[in-house]
Amino acid sequence: MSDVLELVDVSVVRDGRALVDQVSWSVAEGERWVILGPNGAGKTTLLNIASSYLFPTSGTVQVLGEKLGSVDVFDLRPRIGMAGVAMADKLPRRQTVLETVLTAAYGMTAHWRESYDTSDEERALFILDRLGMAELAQRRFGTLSEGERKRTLIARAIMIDPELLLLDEPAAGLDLGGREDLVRRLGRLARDPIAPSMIMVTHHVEEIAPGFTHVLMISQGKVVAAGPLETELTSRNLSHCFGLPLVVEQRGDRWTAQGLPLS
Ligand SMILES: Nc1ncnc2c1ncn2[C@@H]1O[C@H](COP(=O)(O)OP(=O)(O)OP(=O)(O)O)[C@@H](O)[C@H]1O
Repeated sequence: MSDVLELVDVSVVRDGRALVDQVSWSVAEGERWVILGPNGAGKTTLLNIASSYLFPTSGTVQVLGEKLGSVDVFDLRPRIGMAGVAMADKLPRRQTVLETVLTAAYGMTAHWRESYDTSDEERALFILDRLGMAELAQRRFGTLSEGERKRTLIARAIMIDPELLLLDEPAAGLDLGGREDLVRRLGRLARDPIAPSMIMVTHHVEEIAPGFTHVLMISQGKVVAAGPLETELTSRNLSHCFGLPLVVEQRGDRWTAQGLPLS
C-alpha cells in the first residue's frame, strides 16, 4: 500500500509558538483515520496541511505522492475533497443544494453555467441520495438546517471523486438523531472498499463511525498516539490527550468515553 499522506518532522510556527510540533505521521491508501484532541490542539492545522492549503514552517509533507513545495498545488487540490465549516462560509446561500454539489465538479463555489452535463447531474443526485439529501436537491443552501448543510458539504467533497477525503468535525452541532444518522452514513462510506482514504477531525469518540481504522491523538501540537483504533484508542492515551481521567469503551463497533467522577 502506498501512502496518501506522509508528514515527517512537521512543525507550524506562528508568533514563536508551535501550533504543530514535529509531527511525523503517515496515512496509507484505504485507511480511515480519526484525529482526536482538545480545542486548540492543532487538528484543523493538520487538515489544512493535508489539503495543501498550509505549508509547514519546517519538515516535509507528501500528499498523494507529491511533495508540498515541489508540486503545483492547483494540480493537487482537485484530487482532495474537503468538507468543513470554512467551505460552508464561501458557498452562496441562494444557490440550490444540487448546484452547490455540482459546482464542485468544476472547481468552483458558485453556479454560473447555463447547463451542466447530465452525467454530472446524475452523479450529484446519486451522492445526495446516499446522504439522504435527494429530496432537498432544489432547496436553497442558505435555508438548510445544520445537519442538512453538513451532509451537503460532504456530498460536495465526494463529488470530485477525491483520492483523499478530509472531514473537519462533520458531526459538530448536530442533535442526537442527526449525529447518529450521519455516523451511519459515514460508516457506509468508510466501509466501501472503493471509497477514498479518509481523515476525520472530531472531538468525540461517539462520532467515530464503524469502518474507521486508525486514530491520531494530538495535544498542544504534539502526537500523543497514532495507530490502529483497537490498540491506540485506550483510556490511558485518551486521558493523556485530554488531560483528565477518562474511561473509553468499545461496544460492538462504536466507542464511548466518560470522565471518572471527582473524589
Ligand atoms: N494563523 C494563526 N496564527 C496564530 N495562531 C493560530 C493561527 N491559526 C491557528 N492558531 C492557533 O493554533 C492552535 C491550533 O489551532 P487549530 O485550529 O489547529 O486547533 P484545533 O485542534 O482544530 O482546535 P478546535 O478543536 O478548537 O477546532 C490554536 O491555539 C489556534 O488559536
